[in-house]
Amino acid sequence: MDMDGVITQTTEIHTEAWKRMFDDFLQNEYGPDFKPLAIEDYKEFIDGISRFDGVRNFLKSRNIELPEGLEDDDSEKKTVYGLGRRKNHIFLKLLEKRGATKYEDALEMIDYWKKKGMKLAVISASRNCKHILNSVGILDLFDARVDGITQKEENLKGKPEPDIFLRACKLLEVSVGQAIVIEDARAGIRAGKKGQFPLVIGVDRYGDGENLKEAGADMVVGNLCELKGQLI
Ligand SMILES: O=P(O)(O)OC[C@H]1O[C@@H](O)[C@H](O)[C@@H](O)[C@@H]1O
Repeated sequence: MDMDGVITQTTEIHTEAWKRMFDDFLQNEYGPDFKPLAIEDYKEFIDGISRFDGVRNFLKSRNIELPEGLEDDDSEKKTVYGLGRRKNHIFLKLLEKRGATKYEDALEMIDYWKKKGMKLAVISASRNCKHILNSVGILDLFDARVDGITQKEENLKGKPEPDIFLRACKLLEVSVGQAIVIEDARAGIRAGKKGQFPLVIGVDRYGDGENLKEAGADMVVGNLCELKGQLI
């Protein structure tokens, strides 16, 4: 299961942080007539994708070339890493102010599936995954976690590649053929399909259902409780 937008209500905070960072950057570059980051830009180029790939994807979509810079570039640097850090500063401030909340349907279904004997892994592109799960008190709920930190440490390819999901299967000691992917981001659905998971479920919290289907989702639900009695 993906975290942001499936288990925790953190998509809004990510979206706002990305928009503030990129709109500010674009305005500085192009002046008041700049074309702001739209929700479609977020969904297609950033959602579910690791922080620095998100920067790269969006810049590429606007034909903007910036130097990569260095991983420890500070947020003032006009580099891929600098912009990524800028966004993370804004994100952490917003998170501290508003706090993360859980989706109750996700919690209900996690409990339901666990009682049925299913193994559950939380997967996320986010390097803030552990911090967020901890802040809402559900860090220990899962049998495995593969997140943005794991991705960096183990040099895994990010979504839309399936590496994160495949790593989760290894940790859970299940084969791909026995596993189900639950995702709300187009990139996550694409990763599930690429990894040949037999069932890739899209979670449509914000009216992106058609696009999730187009990305390859086998089914789309608006509320995870719709899955009660369906998978096992
Ligand atoms: O910057 P972080 O916390 O490592 O998160 C990386 C990405 O994590 C994904 O889960 C979000 O959908 C993206 O918006 C975010 O950019």
